[in-house]
Amino acid sequence: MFETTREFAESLDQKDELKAYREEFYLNPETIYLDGNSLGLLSRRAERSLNEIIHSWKDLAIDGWTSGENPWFYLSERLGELSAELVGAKKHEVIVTATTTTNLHQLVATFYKPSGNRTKILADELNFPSDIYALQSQIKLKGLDPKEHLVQVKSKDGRSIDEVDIIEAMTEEIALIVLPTVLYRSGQLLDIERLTKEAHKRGILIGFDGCHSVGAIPHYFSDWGVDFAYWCTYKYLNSGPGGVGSLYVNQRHFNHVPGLTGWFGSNKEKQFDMEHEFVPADHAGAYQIGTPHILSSAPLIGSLEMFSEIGIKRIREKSLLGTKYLMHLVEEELSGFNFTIGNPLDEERRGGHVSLEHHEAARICKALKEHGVIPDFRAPNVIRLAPVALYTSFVDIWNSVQIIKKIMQEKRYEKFENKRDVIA
Ligand SMILES: Cc1ncc(COP(=O)(O)O)c(C=O)c1O
Ligand SMILES: Nc1c(O)cccc1C(=O)C[C@H](N)C(=O)O
Repeated sequence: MFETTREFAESLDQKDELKAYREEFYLNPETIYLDGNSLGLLSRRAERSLNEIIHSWKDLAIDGWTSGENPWFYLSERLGELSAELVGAKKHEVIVTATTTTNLHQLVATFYKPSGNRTKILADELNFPSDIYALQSQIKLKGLDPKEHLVQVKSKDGRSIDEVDIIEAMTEEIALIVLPTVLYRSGQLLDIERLTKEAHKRGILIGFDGCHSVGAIPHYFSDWGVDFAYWCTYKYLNSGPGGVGSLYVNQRHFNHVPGLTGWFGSNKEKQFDMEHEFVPADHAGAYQIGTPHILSSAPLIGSLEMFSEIGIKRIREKSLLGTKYLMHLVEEELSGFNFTIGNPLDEERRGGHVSLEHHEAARICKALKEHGVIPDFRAPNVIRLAPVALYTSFVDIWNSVQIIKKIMQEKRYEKFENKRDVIA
């Protein structure tokens, strides 16, 4: 069991098998960074691979597409292969391309085929807004009204979605289901396998937004039979601001022509034939549209090396220990300050971050930043704190809780307005 002393935190750090990886990252010695669930930190390896790509541009110019250590023409496929293990997919089922929101548009444009009675998309009311906007616009593009054709499963407590409610909503009118793996605010991890099985029993296709789980949690998309998934790489995978997105399509769907076609989805042998008849790649690469964003893909080359060295299971183990330890300290040290832990406590249902609720959350976040702890705030009342396996130490977690305690005891948040800044 945990103890509340600093020495105990130090002993956890000593035993930590991943502690050497902290040295791989650029950490600001003045701050404790707990916002890797929003934007991951820069690693030396990501910086190196970005520099290498810049050099390939400098040295090779147009020839960089086909020569050098990482020919740009094949980079998206190569990164897809390198990320496949993180999501439990076959190598050719993943492509690293575009952004989360555009990948969702692409996948819904491909897999949403309203016909007969089955005309609706099932989502939930707590998903990230960009996903909901994309679903609404895809429904409109089919000439339908999102008010009627987008069904959003309700949350009973404003934090989590009950799988039973989702399954009940899988009616004969549902053509497609799109859900998050982990909810961005509360950190609830949905039962992806169970939901996929239930959807398929009813003849419904199902896809997942993995932004808040990929790089923190193992997935088995292929074995579970998930139809498609999409995620970003700038959170737990540390690819940098605006880093490239990724998608997975189960190989049984490789016969579909993507809803949104462009020449980078072509069979690579054919692409430069410049014919007007589109010949798609016979793998997830078909879902690419235009020229890949090489500079915002490059950091992933170095970053993913660390994930394959360590393996996602060990990353999950440390992440679970970090969130468990953090929750323990919150309970022991912050009782009496009106905090509520909003994320599920159960390991099977908990993502990579802790969701601390408080009616003064916005200004507590501001005070934390002033005292060198970087969390983020999500309206209306959530402070998200992510101990990231690769670079957050147990002493960081201990120090953060001590700083929160001081801010609460001395009411240091009172000088701020309880309103978010532009982003958090
Ligand atoms: C769950 C989720 N979906 C979608 C997005 C939007 O991603 P992007 O802006 O990269 O398209 C984000 C993050 O911004 C997110 O957290
Ligand atoms: N994508 C972001 C951005 O462009 C600016 C600031 C934050 C973000 C984020 O990723 C936010 C994040 N998806 C969230 O869970 O709130």
